[in-house]
Amino acid sequence: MSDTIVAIATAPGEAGIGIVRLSGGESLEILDKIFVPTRGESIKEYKPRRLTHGKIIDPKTNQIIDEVLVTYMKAPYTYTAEDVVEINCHGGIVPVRKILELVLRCGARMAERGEFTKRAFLNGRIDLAQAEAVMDLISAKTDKSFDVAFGQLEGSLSKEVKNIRESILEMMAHITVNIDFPDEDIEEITYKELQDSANSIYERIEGLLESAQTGKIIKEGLHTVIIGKPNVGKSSLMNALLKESRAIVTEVPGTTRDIIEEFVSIKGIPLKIVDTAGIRETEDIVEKIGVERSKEFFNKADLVIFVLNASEPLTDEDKQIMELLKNRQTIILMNKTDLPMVLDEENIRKILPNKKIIKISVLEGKGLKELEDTIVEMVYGGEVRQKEVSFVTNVRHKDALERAKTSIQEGIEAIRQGLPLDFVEVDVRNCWEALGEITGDTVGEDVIDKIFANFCLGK
Ligand SMILES: Nc1nc2c(c(=O)[nH]1)N(C=O)[C@@H](CNc1ccc(C(=O)N[C@@H](CCC(=O)O)C(=O)O)cc1)CN2
Repeated sequence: MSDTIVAIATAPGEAGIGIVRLSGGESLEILDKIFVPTRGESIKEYKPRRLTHGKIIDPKTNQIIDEVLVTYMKAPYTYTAEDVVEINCHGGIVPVRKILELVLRCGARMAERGEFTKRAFLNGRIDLAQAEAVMDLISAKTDKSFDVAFGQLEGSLSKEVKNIRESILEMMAHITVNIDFPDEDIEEITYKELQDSANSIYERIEGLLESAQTGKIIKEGLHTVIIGKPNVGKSSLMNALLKESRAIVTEVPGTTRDIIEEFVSIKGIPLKIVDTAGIRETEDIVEKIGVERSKEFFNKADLVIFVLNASEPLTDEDKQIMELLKNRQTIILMNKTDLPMVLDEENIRKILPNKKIIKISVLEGKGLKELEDTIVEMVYGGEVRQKEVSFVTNVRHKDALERAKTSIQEGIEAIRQGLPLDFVEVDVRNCWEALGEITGDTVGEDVIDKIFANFCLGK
């Protein structure tokens, strides 16, 4: 039996309530040493999943630590599938820390990062993709990324991966039977049938991989850069977007002061916007792009929003910037349409044909909706695909899918060349194993440890 672990499950600080959570076979025993119930029930009478009122008392000094409510959850129907005890104490760092120390003194061990969820996985309550979804849930910044993570926690991705693996298993069984009993009167699998199965498996893997790009955007945000010469309204645009979406402002470690990076949510799609207006306006913008960091941001951007002043003709500076945008995913904004229009759309098209051009007035709030719709359209490729698609949001999953795809491609090639079935079998098995890494069926302990090491404490 594994040892009993403990951690603070709630955020530190001035919260109303704090939770200290224990998991493992000795949880109830440890609780019994430090908890005195108000009604005097014995430990055997704590009804699972019912709150019991009482006090935490230091058994050594008899000092009262806090007034609490405790819950006992009986294995195996708990978060970790082990006995779990939760102590709800007053929030604030003092009671929580004192109770934690007491529990440690009474025989529990400090939980490692993600160890509760790791135990849920090791005890078979959830698979690895579901465990990883727990982490994504906690770090989700928009409704959409939460929804996708929640879907994965509920098993949306796992189910599809399991189904594909089942089809592969059937294919492997057919192959094996034909290798082992080639002469017997068993349904002879033709290479044509194999080809069909392998193709269908390939397409389903490809389908998951296609969702990975959207998945990445939903999880990490669409890297967006707002660019344009000084005074075209970049900062106002940024502010307008921020206001609409009640942005989550994040501190980005390592970014220099003159680059502002913020999260806004456009219909659930997180946009990680870099406002180049933060770059001192006195300096030449094109030259500034040459500067290491801004160049890095610009090159990394999935989307460039290029702002022009519609009340004046194109300037050389505009044209210089436009040269940089030729091969980039770009939305062109003709801003300040509240003023008399001077800029000719045709002149923009001469330099940048085939880019989406939107007329807006940030001042009057006009055109912002069209901008948002355009961004949504670009991300979802026209049709807003909703929950039925399980987005692949995790780099590890994507990597496993890539390898599964390569293996099945090799299998298809082996079939095409009419190679012996043993060869095909190896490729198909490799594919099956790569997919198993997603659900955790075919991963080693080192990979598992690495995954949970990225979790937060107490989860
Ligand atoms: N107090 C508290 N709140 C919490 C959690 C927790 O651990 N403690 N959670 C976690 O961080 C989340 C809830 N997630 C949970 C998931 C599964 C089980 C659980 O006991 N599952 C069992 C029993 C299901 C049943 O039969 O009722 C199971 O799946 O076998 C508990 C919590 C969010 N809120």
